[in-house]
Amino acid sequence: MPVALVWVAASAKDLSFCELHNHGGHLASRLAGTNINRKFSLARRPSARFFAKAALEVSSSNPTSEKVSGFNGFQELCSVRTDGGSGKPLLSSEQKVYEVVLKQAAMVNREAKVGDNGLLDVKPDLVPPGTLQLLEDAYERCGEVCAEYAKTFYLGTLLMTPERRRAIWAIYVWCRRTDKLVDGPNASHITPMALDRWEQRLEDLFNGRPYDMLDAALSDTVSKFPVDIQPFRDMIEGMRMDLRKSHYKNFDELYLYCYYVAGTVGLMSVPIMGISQDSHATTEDVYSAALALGIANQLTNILRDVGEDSRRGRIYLPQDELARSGLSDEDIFSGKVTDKWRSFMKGQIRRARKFFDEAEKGVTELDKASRWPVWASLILYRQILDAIEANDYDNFTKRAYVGKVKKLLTLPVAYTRAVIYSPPTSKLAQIERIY
Ligand SMILES: CC(C)=CCC/C(C)=C/CC/C(C)=C/CC/C(C)=C/[C@@H]1[C@@H](COP(=O)(O)OP(=O)(O)O)[C@]1(C)CC/C=C(\C)CC/C=C(\C)CCC=C(C)C
Repeated sequence: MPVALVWVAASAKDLSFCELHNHGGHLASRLAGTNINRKFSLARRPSARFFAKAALEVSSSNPTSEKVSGFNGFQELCSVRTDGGSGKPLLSSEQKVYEVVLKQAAMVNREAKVGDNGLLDVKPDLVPPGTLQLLEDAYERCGEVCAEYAKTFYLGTLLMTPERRRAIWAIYVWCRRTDKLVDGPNASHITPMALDRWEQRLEDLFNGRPYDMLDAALSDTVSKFPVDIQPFRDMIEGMRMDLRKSHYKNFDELYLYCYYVAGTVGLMSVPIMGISQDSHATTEDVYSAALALGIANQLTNILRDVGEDSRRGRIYLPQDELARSGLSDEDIFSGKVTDKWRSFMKGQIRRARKFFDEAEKGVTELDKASRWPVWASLILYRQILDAIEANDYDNFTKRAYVGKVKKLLTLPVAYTRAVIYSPPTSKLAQIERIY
């Protein structure tokens, strides 16, 4: 597989995929260009000019695949495939998902109004008289569900303002119910038709016609915060994917799955958590970081649960990467920790950590009151990767977990980060821009 290394010196705004090479078409170049800008603005590069090292990996397979590696060693920035015949670009999952991020960011920019206190204006209650108490009860029930099934996360939400807290509870409950359709006690009875009905219910609640009290809480939330329906629809799509697929050919396929089931949670949460008024990051930067946190969490979840999933006949690991490491499904079903497995796992853990690194840049940009819980959940989930290493990569028979003491210690660490890592003041940002 020939690999051409290209060094590019250009200003961030000028750099587009077309300048790297001229295949792939206009849309691909536009996406690659915005993606590159996005990463640099988030990293707050002090200079507008930079040297970018791009590795073009040109595969001769059909559809042809041309990859540009990330500048900071993060995931491939883009993987543009062209269908051999027409030369039309086939977008990678990352590019398709980034389109969703851009739309979400544009929508929240259009709809969000910032109040005098710097927080998003929460729209007033418009519920018919006499039903306000029912709504209160609905939110309270969401809080109870959250407290029962996600204790640490529930504690984190207690640090948020009351409006945000209950909105996150409502979203949590909907996500959990959706997940439980394919991963709960009735999972074997779930058909694509049942998911279609669940999606119709979702449309109804977004149109102010909730089906039950838990839906009513979410219906109220989406009427008050600039939350879009797309990530919710996409999560249901992830459940459909889970019904029809038990294997993932490559990381591109797995990335899409991770977006559907977890990246979507990040996109749903940002409009509630709010972006700090002092933030100089673009809205898409923050959404990209939220997406990265969802992907990182899901990849970690997958690595933790390899044994459990394989016993259900599921392997959520990229088949091509397994093959390159000399591993097959049989090796996973037999559950032996070999050197090949250790080395494969090291690569998977490294990738998950890069997504966490990417996410970290965005937590700082969130509204002050939301940073602590997000830091806490990020640090806790990230520690599961350390626990897999501590188990000598035996994720077949051992479940990696973070003990109570470590969990408790995480809270002050998260708090300190939330306080210390805040967006730079305008002055600092100006200085950064000059140098
Ligand atoms: C404060 C905070 C973390 C808010 C998110 C709250 C929320 C709405 C959570 C919903 C979680 C849920 C039930 C998702 C359904 C699909 C699913 C099961 C995904 C997996 C979660 C872990 O679940 P599981 O129960 O299997 O795990 P354990 O066995 O208990 O370990 C996932 C792995 C994904 C969860 C994804 C997130 C929580 C996304 C986080 C991103 C943000 C909150 C955005 C933060 C913003 C920036 C800018 C970084």
